[in-house]
Amino acid sequence: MTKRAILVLADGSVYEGNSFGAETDAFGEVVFSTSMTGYQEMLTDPSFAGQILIPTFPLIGNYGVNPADWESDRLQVKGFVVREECTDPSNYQSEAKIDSYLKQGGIPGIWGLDTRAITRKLRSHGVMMGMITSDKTPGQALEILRMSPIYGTTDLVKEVSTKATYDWDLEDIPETAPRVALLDCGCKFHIMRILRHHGCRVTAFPCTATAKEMLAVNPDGILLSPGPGDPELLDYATETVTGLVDSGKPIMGICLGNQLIAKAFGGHNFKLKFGHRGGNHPVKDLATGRVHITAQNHGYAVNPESIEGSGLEVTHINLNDGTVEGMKHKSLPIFTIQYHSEASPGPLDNTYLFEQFMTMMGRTDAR
Ligand SMILES: NC(=O)CC[C@H](N)C(=O)O
Repeated sequence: MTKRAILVLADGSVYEGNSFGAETDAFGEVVFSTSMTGYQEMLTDPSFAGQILIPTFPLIGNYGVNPADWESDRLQVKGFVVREECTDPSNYQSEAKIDSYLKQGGIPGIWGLDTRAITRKLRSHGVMMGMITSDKTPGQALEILRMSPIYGTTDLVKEVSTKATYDWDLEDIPETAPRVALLDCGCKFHIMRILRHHGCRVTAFPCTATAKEMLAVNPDGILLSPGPGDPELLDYATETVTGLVDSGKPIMGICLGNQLIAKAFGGHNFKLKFGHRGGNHPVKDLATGRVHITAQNHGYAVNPESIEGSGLEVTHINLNDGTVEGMKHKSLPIFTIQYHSEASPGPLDNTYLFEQFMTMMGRTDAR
């Protein structure tokens, strides 16, 4: 028999559905993503740490789950809210059902509620904390929510970052290959897969690494990874990024990496009302006028006024709300994007940015 469960939002609204996945409670910031595919990549994307995820696409689990689509070594979301859970998946790669996948990862899900209504609420009210529970009353859930830390007040990057420095798969990559030192603030595997595909040797460093430690591998370039939470909390990573900037090495910053570059140049980030999460965000490249369809997952954005006169300039804007989606430095070899050039999930249209990084490193010879 299906067990009932509820999703309670911090404003007191209650949505009733059925429990699936792990039978446990979860609280987190409730966010929605408009990506139509890629639930497994989203569930394992470290930038969703601390959040309860609602895909607006109503059919979830239809192509099952498989090891090739992991974006990190574990489930990262706190909870999963879907309209309809598929119990009969079909795909040649599928090895398990979404229900057992969530159970194994200890993550509760809830299905059968009106995800469209919740999304409309979050869009008009802004994102808020919420709780999934199958054994508490709405009143008890609200009480727990009131006592729990609010998303954005704790450092999630330290929780998801690698604890030790490691090399990404080096099989058949020669010693002479371009070296990329990657600051792992919650990196998605696909960034490292693409860099490897371009012939790079990638060394991933913990978020607490110093610039000196990273520069000791004598990298050709630096990649600043995405990651969860409020970038304004990350003074230690900003200090590292400042040291990396001072080295003059080519730097590509993705998402949180973009926000950290802004901070390293004295800029600041602010919280968006309901964030950008999905696979079809239109981004305009101000230099070419071209509009790119991009994968996104972020809740904060660079304040463009805060980087005025810093040497950074805005290169890309989001056409939905005009916010900053990319920057470059006027004289140093630094470029950043707020969206996901690696996709996973989402359109692969923007992987050309990795080629731009190879060119910046002067290593288009690699592959
Ligand atoms: N994917 C990311 O890197 C997200 C960056 C940051 N945590 C934000 O939400 O804005």
